[in-house]
Amino acid sequence: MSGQPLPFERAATERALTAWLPSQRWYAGRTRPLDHVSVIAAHPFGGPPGPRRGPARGLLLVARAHFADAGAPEHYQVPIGIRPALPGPRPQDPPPIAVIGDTVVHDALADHALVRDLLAPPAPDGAPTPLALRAENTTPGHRPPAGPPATSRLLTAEQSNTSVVIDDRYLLKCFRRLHTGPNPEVELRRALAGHPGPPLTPPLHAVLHGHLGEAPVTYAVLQSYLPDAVDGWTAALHHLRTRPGQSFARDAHAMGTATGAVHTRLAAAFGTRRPTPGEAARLTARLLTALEDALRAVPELARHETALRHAYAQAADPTPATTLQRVHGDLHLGQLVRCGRTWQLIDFEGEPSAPMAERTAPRPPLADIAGMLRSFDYAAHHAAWQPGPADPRDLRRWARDSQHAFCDGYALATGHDPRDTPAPLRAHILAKAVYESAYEARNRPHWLHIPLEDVERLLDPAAWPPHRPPGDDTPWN
Ligand SMILES: Nc1ncnc2c1ncn2[C@@H]1O[C@H](COP(=O)(O)OP(=O)(O)O)[C@@H](O)[C@H]1O
Ligand SMILES: O=P(O)(O)O[C@H]1O[C@H](CO)[C@@H](O[C@H]2O[C@H](CO)[C@@H](O)[C@H](O)[C@H]2O)[C@H](O)[C@H]1O
Repeated sequence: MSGQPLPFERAATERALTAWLPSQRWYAGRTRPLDHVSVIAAHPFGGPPGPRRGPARGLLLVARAHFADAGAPEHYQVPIGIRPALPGPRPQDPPPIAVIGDTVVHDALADHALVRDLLAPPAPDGAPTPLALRAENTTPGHRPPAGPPATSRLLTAEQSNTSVVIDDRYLLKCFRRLHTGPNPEVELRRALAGHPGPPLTPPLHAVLHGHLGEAPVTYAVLQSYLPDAVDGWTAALHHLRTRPGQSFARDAHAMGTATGAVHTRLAAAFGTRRPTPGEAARLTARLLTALEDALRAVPELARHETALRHAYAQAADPTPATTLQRVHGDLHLGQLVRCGRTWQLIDFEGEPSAPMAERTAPRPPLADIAGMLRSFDYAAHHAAWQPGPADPRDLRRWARDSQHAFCDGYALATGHDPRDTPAPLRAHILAKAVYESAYEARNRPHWLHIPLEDVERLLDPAAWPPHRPPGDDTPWN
């Protein structure tokens, strides 16, 4: 950073961020002992603060989280607004992050005037703006908006990042944790653009680049906002609530074909290859490292450790489904959105807690398939938990029916039926349930029972493979 004094109360802001960051849903350092947060870059944007009720001033902060475990620090994007602290706050004021002296610091992404300033095109005099909207790496034919946005609102869904709906037309997704190097969301979505059939993912209009030190970093992407989109998790829960006992197979089948089409396209764009013995060993080692991590977070898993290690040994068994290729990396019902009659995939960043090198490494497509099959179980479990007369056997049948329909759709799109390779499929499903156990223990402990009960059930030899009982036909036609 330059020797210029920062135009804000640096030490007080760093103390405030040290308290605030860990409570954010998108904060990834939850498993590590946070020591303190420092601000390593502060790019001003927007006008100077007004006299009394003037506009807030914006600062795009890059916050570095330092940990007491001596491991690598993490970096976060924190655009803030600084406004005068006034008696009697106005209802439209964004909620404060902190009050520092006679100023209030708030999240700039919740403040329309600041979102507009943040997205301002570079000034004609060449003065730098913190985030320059750039059209490179975007979907051909889709360009950034020409003028400043008229409206913006924060999406309130629980997220790993922060998204803002702009003019009800665009969705600005700001990556909170910053990683240097290529961003999989940009790489993969660009590869999926221009698909001749129905769209596989919403188009990208702009990518917002910056730097972390000398290294390039993607700060945000601007994509088409699909106003009527319903995500798969919401659709599944709604279906279970409003149409109990009825099949979800038509949607599950369409999700399978969409996933298969994405895999086919990614394979064409980035290639596929048989894992070498070294890569197969690394794949299994990766699952085992995740198991060790989960064992630290979820002591209840310890009694399954031997059985899990045994199952994982088959994760890389050579089959078409364990051929390596770029995949979504964290596929679940919430990562598909229904738009009209088609399903599109979103959020290609991979598992938020995994190192970036792992997220961008080729993996077996079974990893995504397992994520989806787990998600139908999640939805059924969640429904079992709600008040109402649902019979747990009907919910299990709903999940199984949806899982088969998803596999049928996937097989139709790719020619590969994941059920033909039950041992590696089971290994990936178990690995996902173990990952989920750690995720829930850290983020939503009251949900931990969902993946834990499934680990237990899936390890029961009688439960695998999950055959469709006679007469249990899938009526999606
Ligand atoms: N293009 C879009 N149009 C409409 N809604 C979207 C779009 N992309 C994402 N969403 C909604 O925003 C939520 C979060 O998006 P996602 O990309 O998964 O963010 P995160 O990385 O923060 O988890 C999704 O669950 C979905 O409901
Ligand atoms: O969407 P993210 O990339 O942030 O993914 C993380 O959070 C998900 C929850 O929001 C989590 O998904 C798990 O819960 C879902 C229901 O909320 C369920 O549909 C998924 O099957 C289940 O894995 C995901 O694992 C995590 O990486």
